[in-house]
Amino acid sequence: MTQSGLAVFDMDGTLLDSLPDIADCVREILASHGLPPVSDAVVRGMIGNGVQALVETLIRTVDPHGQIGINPDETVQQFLRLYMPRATRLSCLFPGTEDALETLRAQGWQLAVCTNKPEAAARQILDHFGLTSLFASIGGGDSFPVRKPNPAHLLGTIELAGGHPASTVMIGDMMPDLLAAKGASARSLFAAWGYGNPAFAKEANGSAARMAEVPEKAAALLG
Ligand SMILES: O=C(O)COP(=O)(O)O
Ligand SMILES: [Mg+2]
Repeated sequence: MTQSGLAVFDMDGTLLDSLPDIADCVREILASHGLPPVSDAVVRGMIGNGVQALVETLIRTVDPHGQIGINPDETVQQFLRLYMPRATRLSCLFPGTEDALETLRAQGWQLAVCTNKPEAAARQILDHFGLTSLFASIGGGDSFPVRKPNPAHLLGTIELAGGHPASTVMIGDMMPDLLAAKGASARSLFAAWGYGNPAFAKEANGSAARMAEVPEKAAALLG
């Protein structure tokens, strides 16, 4: 069946397994304060709300009483300085991503990315994997005045892609993705392979265990 829908993908934990690079940057930040490292598992749950939120959560975790006095704004800058040149050193696409994107395009879907990462980082990563030209729009966490879970981030990304919320499926692994979809009156598909909690699935219109399931499950959501 030919589709005229728009499939909007979240990036971290949905298209890209970015955890190893993000966790290494977090550990470098901790080391710079003389703090012990945290595991990847600890960092995993901090990804999906943007760099600012990651830094705030990190500070709450390692310095809950503010005794070390880690400055959030400086730490955001430090994170970006560390992360930008190495965003694809260890990170890779989740299995089946390229095939699923090609299948969706062949079925007539338009594709977009709506991520809380800075747009420059998102573009650099998509360029690295040779995927940029597949996407009609790329909405980063700094592309609009607001970001997910605010639906205006998703609505702006949809508009740039020439799509319509009623024929859009947002595919994402975290609550901001599912809440943005709900607020934008778009459909949502929970990316169960990502960094989220399986319980998030009940906030979505559907759930996919693997990227390879996305074309069929997304089509089913638009009927
Ligand atoms: O938390 C981030 O920086 C990005 O997360 P997202 O790509 O899952 O929106
Ligand atoms: Mg995500």
